[in-house]
Amino acid sequence: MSTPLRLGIAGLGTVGVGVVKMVRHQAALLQNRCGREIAISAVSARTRDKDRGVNISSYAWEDDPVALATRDDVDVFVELMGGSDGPAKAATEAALAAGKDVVTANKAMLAVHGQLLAGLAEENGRALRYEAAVAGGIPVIKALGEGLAGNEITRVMGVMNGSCNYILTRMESAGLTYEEVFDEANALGYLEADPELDVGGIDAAHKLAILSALAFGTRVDFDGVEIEGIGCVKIEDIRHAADMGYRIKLLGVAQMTGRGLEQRMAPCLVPAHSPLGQLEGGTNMVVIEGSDVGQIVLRGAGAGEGPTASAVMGDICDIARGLRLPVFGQPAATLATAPRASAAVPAPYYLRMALHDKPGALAKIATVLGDAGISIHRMRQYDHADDQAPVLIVTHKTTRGALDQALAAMDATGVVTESPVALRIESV
Ligand SMILES: NC(=O)C1=CN([C@@H]2O[C@H](COP(=O)(O)OP(=O)(O)OC[C@H]3O[C@@H](n4cnc5c(N)ncnc54)[C@H](OP(=O)(O)O)[C@@H]3O)[C@@H](O)[C@H]2O)C=CC1
Ligand SMILES: N[C@@H](CCO)C(=O)O
Repeated sequence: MSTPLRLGIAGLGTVGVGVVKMVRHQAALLQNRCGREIAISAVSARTRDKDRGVNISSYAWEDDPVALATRDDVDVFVELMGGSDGPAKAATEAALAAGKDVVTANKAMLAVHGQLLAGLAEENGRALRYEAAVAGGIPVIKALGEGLAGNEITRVMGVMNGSCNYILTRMESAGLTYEEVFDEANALGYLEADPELDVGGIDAAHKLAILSALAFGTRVDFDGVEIEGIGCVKIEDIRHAADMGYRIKLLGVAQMTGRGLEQRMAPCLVPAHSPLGQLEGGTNMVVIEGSDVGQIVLRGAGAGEGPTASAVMGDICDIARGLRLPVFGQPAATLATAPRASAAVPAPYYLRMALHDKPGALAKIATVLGDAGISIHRMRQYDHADDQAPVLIVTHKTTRGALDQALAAMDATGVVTESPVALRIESV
């Protein structure tokens, strides 16, 4: 008879409790699919006496996650505490060094210490799995690392922070300002304890850095991600973008260019009719383009108890079945250090500005753009009651450098009444 696979779970919050519940209510299915029982030996969290809505009295308790990670009766350490450093990293390292397999949902830890931990897992011949770390319930790590392993990946992009997509789509549907929806999302508990991780684009950038490593065979380079959050997005931009056939998304894009690896996480305009443009609420979407497969689109819940626990359980099942894969798709030592692309590939841009409504104002803006080598594709001026004329311009493809040159020159014309807003339009 086969031996059970014994778990030690550190972290009994949203995800940890979801995993405990799944181990219980899917026990028979898991046993059939894995060919062995999945059992929980021990658990750990910050506070022992807390009602977690699930009975954990039959599991051993450890105050210290490192002690949990190295217990003799634990085969797989399941790290669900969070945080790039501290107990999560210490316990993960201890588990690998003690010969345990590790499953984690911790994108912050992998984005910062992915290379080190991958090396440690390999040295110890153990698995380090992290499906839940990117896009919650969407099996994107499996898709990239396994199903698409025969492809050269050309581009990975997506909406990978549900909270930001909720805020942006709610602003549009309810006609509310960023500040109003931010407060609402915070009150509903949709935002991380430090909301800047969500709205500042950092959480999504962690996820993008992990996907890049897997997609391009490079070392995880979180510091190489250009990050801009959604705080700059105004309700006017959402309305104007919609008027011109676009929607604004916090979009992550990673691609290998002739100039190096480009990784960007920033609010962008995407065509409203595209799959990304139609994404509503807290849902996530990852778009992968491969040499032979073409484009594939994965969509689903990026967070929450059930979807995230589902991804963690998928990893646990693979370990129970004996599947062993390199952490980032190839041996850690062979992951390349890609040069960072100094500038993003050219793209059209959306520009919103307010101009003094006087003769020659628009001509000055057109001249500034022309001088920077930027061609205007579409332009609109809206009706207005005061001296400030709202003007929208969509450019032909240009570089961010040329655009920055034009933006600086616009300030000097004396016709713009406030700093123009510039958002990239991504072809998806
Ligand atoms: N929530 C989600 O939808 C998703 C989460 N993730 C990731 O999953 C991980 C867990 O997230 P989530 O469940 O939401 O987090 P929670 O904040 O809900 O839970 C964190 C758990 O970790 C425990 N914990 C925190 N610090 C320590 C410590 N020093 N020692 C022992 N235990 C500790 C907490 O204990 P106590 O309960 O006693 O305070 C709590 O049980 C994170 O890495 C997160 O980024 C990934 C995808 C989606
Ligand atoms: N804060 C994250 C949770 C899942 O990683 C989000 O909103 O998508």
